Amino acid sequence: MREDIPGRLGLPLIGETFSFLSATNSTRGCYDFVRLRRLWHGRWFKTRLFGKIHIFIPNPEGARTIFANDFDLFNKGYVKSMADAVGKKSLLCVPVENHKRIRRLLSEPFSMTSLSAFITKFDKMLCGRLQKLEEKGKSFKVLDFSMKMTFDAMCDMLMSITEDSLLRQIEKDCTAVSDAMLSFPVMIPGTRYYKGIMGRKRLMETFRDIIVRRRTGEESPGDFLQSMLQRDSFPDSEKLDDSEIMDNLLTLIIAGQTTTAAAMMWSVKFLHDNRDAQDILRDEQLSLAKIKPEGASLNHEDINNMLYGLKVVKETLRMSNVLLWFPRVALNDCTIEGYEIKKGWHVNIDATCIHYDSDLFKDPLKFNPQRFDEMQKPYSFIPFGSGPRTCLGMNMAKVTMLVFLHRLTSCYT
Ligand code: HEM
Repeated sequence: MREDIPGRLGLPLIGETFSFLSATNSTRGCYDFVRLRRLWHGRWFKTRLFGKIHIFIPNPEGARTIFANDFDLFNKGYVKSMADAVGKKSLLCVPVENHKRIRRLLSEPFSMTSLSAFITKFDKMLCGRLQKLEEKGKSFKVLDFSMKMTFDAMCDMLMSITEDSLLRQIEKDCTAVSDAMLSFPVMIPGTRYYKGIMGRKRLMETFRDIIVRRRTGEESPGDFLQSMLQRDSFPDSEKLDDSEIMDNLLTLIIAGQTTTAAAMMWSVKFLHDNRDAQDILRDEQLSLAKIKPEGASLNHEDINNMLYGLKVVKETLRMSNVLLWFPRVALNDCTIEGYEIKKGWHVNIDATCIHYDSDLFKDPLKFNPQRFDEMQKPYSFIPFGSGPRTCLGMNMAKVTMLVFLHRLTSCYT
């Protein structure tokens, strides 16, 4: 057994919460809190936030221990506001026995082969919007553009919603739900929690109406929702009930929109700052464009041929760390890398620390897609997590980014 994990716990309830909140609400961002403590205490450190002891896990070995024992020794902590906002049947909140079944049933439409139709649809939508922007000739914020694009594309893929006013209402309500997920759960008008719960209510009504229309045969498009409803006559173990479908529709939108949009934005920033990588990417994408008939949309095969593009995507995900760390709670006393962890402690897999470790990634501050020519050490590249909770939408996120990079580099300089 190693010696105690260094760090400061401070007062029993408050601990270092104020320093954490101060970093979070400043331009430094919440990771600055972690960075400073690493400087003071070393790679492994403990702290107390909101009354709970937190350990930040800095290496692939520690990450492996947690991912490999997810649900057995560790689980996501139960957060009441999250379960109220996104729904108790959401993948993010259900207990292990339901998680397995729900995840299995949700997964198929997100497999690489099922995403073929999405690739072509997303490409058409993207080209149309880029063209409109070009015609206007005005500059625009990449993040605003990517947020709207990913949101609209996901609602189309999930439920075939394309009407702009409905999309904007759903987006507003999803943002309210997302804001409420980590808020203080009191139903007082004007609070983030209250707004989130009201937003959720409207969303559930909208989803319910769509499901009713599908069941009466008024509409039956080939989308994610339809693939879930086609299982209506299956045994219980092979289908999702309506509340499971609706909670997870909401979960998928919330888990997929900001993450993918942020990664798209970061890819633009990194390519802007690294002209060499941009040139190599452009050459690859232009040679792909050259062999396609004019005006043809991208397909699955094109995506498979974007070898350098995929490395750009990976390097963007390594450096941007869209999700900085992945939180879990220890369900029992245990050890990680020889350190003693007590039941109830929060252990955070620090993906940012791992992705910037110079022993794992040479020259980690340099944007170098070519580093992915070499195999990575297990659990050293974990932008989508690992184990039973690996990101469900990782293929969708990757193809979305590749289509975006293709149009950006082959149509614009
Ligand atoms: C670049 C974009 C994305 C990144 C970086 C990302 C990252 C992640 C990570 C790290 C996790 C695991 C968190 C943990 O272990 O605690 C996760 C889970 C999840 N992601 Fe993503 N994600 C992205 C896009 C998407 C998309 C597009 C969707 C869906 C359309 C999605 C749906 C989910 C869901 C449902 C989970 C929970 C899985 C479970 O608990 O079983 N994500 N994501």
